[in-house]
Amino acid sequence: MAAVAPQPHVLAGLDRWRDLPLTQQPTWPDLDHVARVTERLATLPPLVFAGEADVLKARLAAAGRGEAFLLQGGDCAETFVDATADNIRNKIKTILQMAVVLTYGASLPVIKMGRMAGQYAKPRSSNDETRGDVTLPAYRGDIINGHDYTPKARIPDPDRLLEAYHTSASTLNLLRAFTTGGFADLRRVHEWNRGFMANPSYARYEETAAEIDRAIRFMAACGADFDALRTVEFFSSHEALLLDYERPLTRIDSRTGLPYDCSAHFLWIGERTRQIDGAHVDFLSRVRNPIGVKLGPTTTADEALALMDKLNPAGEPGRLTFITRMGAGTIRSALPALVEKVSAVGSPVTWVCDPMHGNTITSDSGYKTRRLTDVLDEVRGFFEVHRALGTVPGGLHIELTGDDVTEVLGGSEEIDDAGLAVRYETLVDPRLNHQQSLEMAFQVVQLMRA
Ligand SMILES: O=C[C@H](O)[C@H](O)COP(=O)(O)O
Ligand SMILES: C=C(OP(=O)(O)O)C(=O)O
Repeated sequence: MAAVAPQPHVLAGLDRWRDLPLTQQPTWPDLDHVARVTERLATLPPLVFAGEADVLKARLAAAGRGEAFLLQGGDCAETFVDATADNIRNKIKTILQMAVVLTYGASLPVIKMGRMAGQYAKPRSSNDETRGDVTLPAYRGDIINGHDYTPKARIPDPDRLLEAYHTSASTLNLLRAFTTGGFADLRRVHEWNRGFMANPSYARYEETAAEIDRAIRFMAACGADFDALRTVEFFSSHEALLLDYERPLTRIDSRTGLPYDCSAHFLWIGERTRQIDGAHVDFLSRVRNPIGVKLGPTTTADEALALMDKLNPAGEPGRLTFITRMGAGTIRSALPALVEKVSAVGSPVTWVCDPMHGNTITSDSGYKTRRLTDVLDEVRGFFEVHRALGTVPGGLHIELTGDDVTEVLGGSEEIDDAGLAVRYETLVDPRLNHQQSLEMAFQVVQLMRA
């Protein structure tokens, strides 16, 4: 079949963002260097296929109708050095375990999506970081600069875009191998638990796994064919923050002549870059992937409606996900009006809860952290609001790792302020560790069942 050529105005539109207010970008020291790198990126193969993004769109449409549930999780900020087999495996095992708990507990298909294979750019509250009497540019993610507190490391380096591309490609390669090569086979449900520290959630997971095992053996004895269990769908996602990276990875789909941002299946616009007349909203309005927008506690209904209009004018199901991140203390008062006004328009939106970003605090000892109780309370509030309004709580967006880090307070291991120091490894925001992630999944099942 011959490739469908793009309309000239479609191509021209992809660069319209360059004329619009563009926030949260690095100050590149050498623009020629950036141009050389982006030209090179534009010649490299896409990381995902547009058809996969279409499949995800259909899955997210189902989540918007209450026929599936999105589980989106991964690091706050992926780093190049941590893109190792062990880290990737632990993260995917954690997501698979959570998905099993949710699927089994709530009898609903779970869409599995990593904040993985591209989550390298971070918006920051401040352009600079000061330690003592030294001020340097803030760390903006491995795709831009280094975390080491030296003037050299903090200078934005365009070659990092290429490293981000290659690290995303190798991460995605392993993700695809794990999820299609037999590792994610539901019949290995027990094995995903191996290697993790024994704890109450771990034991509870073993019980669920044993029940699933029994059910599978029963069905197998009845002659059921389990080939479908061998593979799972797994999607990649990241914040589409650095447009110098997203633009060259945007490609024309030969089947339709339409542009897709092929750096990931799903891209989202952050709370700090969702200005209706800004570059990020314009750019993502022009690609055909399913996309998300983070909505913080100050979002007005008018802003949400304008975003719907601009990002999903045709009302395509699954195209637009609103990821609310209000904070546990605010969600019950701020979310209802938003949901009511958005729902009144009738255009489909998938509602997802990010219970992390509205609940960040600084501990007495100075760590940036969150309390698991606040995180869980925001999820509870999210379900309460949607249940009260008759709308659909469509999924969860969380920062997690498969490792036994100590970054979030609480949980059955009762991590306290002093305990944060034991293994605090995140470079930006605190993540749930393996057992806190499982604990959350068990709690969410109760909410989904209710
Ligand atoms: O992950 C989210 C943001 O990048 C982060 O919360 C901003 O953090 P900062 O306030 O430390 O800059
Ligand atoms: C920065 C993030 O979130 P938000 O835009 O909601 O602050 C994030 O999810 O990494």
